[in-house]
Amino acid sequence: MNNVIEEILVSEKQIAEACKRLGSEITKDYENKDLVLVGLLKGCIPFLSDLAKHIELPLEVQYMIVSSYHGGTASSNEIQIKYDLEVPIKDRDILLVEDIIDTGQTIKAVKKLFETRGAKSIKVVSLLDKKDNNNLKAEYVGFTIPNKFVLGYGLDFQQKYRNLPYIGVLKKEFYDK
Ligand SMILES: O=P(O)(O)OC[C@H]1O[C@H](OP(=O)(O)OP(=O)(O)O)[C@H](O)[C@@H]1O
Ligand SMILES: Nc1nc2[nH]cnc2c(=O)[nH]1
Repeated sequence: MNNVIEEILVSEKQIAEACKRLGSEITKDYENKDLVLVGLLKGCIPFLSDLAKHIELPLEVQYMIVSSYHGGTASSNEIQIKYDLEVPIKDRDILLVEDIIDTGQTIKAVKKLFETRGAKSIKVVSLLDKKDNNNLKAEYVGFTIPNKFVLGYGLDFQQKYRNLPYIGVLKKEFYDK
């Protein structure tokens, strides 16, 4: 299974602690608000599932599948929506749930889209943040990590390994494969 892993960057135990900590912060901050967790598929699944158990509020869960245009049009913050929310979000309190913020393009584009849809508030919770790669300020972050390709706990390498219970760093020999 893990012959592609160089090292474990974030252990199962550390992830569980982060979900508990972030869940309790979010519970405090969103009391009496109309909280909608919006998970960006597919990477968000394990994190959203574990985090939501620690948010002691009557929240709603929605999902989206988007792909951001990296490269040439990056500065335009555009995204292609492959699967959209089932409900309007006007006047609702949106918390975007991400597994990782890398360049920040995906989150920036989704935030911009949700602003045009009239959300009351839009905040971000991400398990991981490659801080050196973006100028985004997510409100809730589990771990700031170095600029390395990571996998596990929702994050894939060539669509596999999302089921690993920890976050690992991909071995260098696989980088260009
Ligand atoms: O900050 P950025 O540079 O935009 O990168 C982060 C995005 O990339 C990954 O998704 P991906 O498009 O690989 O889809 P997946 O969740 O289905 O793996 C990750 O889940 C984030 O959504
Ligand atoms: N699996 C994976 N997906 C990403 N998307 C952006 N950065 C990463 C990363 O480090 N690993």
